[in-house]
Amino acid sequence: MSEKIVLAELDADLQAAVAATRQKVADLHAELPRWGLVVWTAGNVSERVVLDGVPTALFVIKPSGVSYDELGTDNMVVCTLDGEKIVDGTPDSLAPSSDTAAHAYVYRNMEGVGGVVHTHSTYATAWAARREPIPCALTMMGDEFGGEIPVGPFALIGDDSIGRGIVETLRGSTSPAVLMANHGPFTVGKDARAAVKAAVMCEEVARTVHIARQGGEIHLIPQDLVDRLNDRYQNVYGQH
Ligand SMILES: O=C(CO)[C@@H](O)[C@@H](O)COP(=O)(O)O
Repeated sequence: MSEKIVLAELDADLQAAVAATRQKVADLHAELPRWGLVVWTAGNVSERVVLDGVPTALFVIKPSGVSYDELGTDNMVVCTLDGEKIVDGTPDSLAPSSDTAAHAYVYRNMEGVGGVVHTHSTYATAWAARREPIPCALTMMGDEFGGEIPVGPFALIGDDSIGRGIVETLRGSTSPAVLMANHGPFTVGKDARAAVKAAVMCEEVARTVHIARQGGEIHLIPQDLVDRLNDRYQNVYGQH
């Protein structure tokens, strides 16, 4: 068993980067209930610690089963890319999220991913229960997802199964969101804020396409036009 990393023994600049990431991740957890994406303690957000623009071998994630109104910088858990909690100043008894292994697997296997989010948002999770991809019928889907939102395999929690399913599905897609079968959406981004945005947009389009289809046939946007929408939104939209 290798020696555990001790946060207080790391270089001061890395400790400062961890503290800043803890603040960001704690703050972003409030966005999940704010946008109606979770109930009770479901869901989780993580972000990889970055120092001087370089991703480190640490990430921050919420503690398992702790009420959203009790989450703060002091109880954000620091883990290695193997999903092992370091000596991070929280009680040894404070366990990281039950999805830590999945987040860690994504960070180890998806270069450029700096944030991971998991929710059980209602409409996206209903599509996951049907194991049906959300078809690209909205310009907002072209913008954010570049096409349909895919479905990943059914996987039990507790090992690398969920993480492997996320990575294998997203590797073949432009989407930052995957609907894990019978479970719910996982989203990725360059940082945790981008992953939270993808989770918000995933639930929004899941709801809209569901309602549209209740009214009749939906019409898909041709992929060449989806590609143009995605390029504009990712590279032109907003302030620069
Ligand atoms: O979906 C699962 C596990 O996969 C839930 O337990 C999850 O949303 C919340 O778990 P944590 O509180 O992060 O341990």
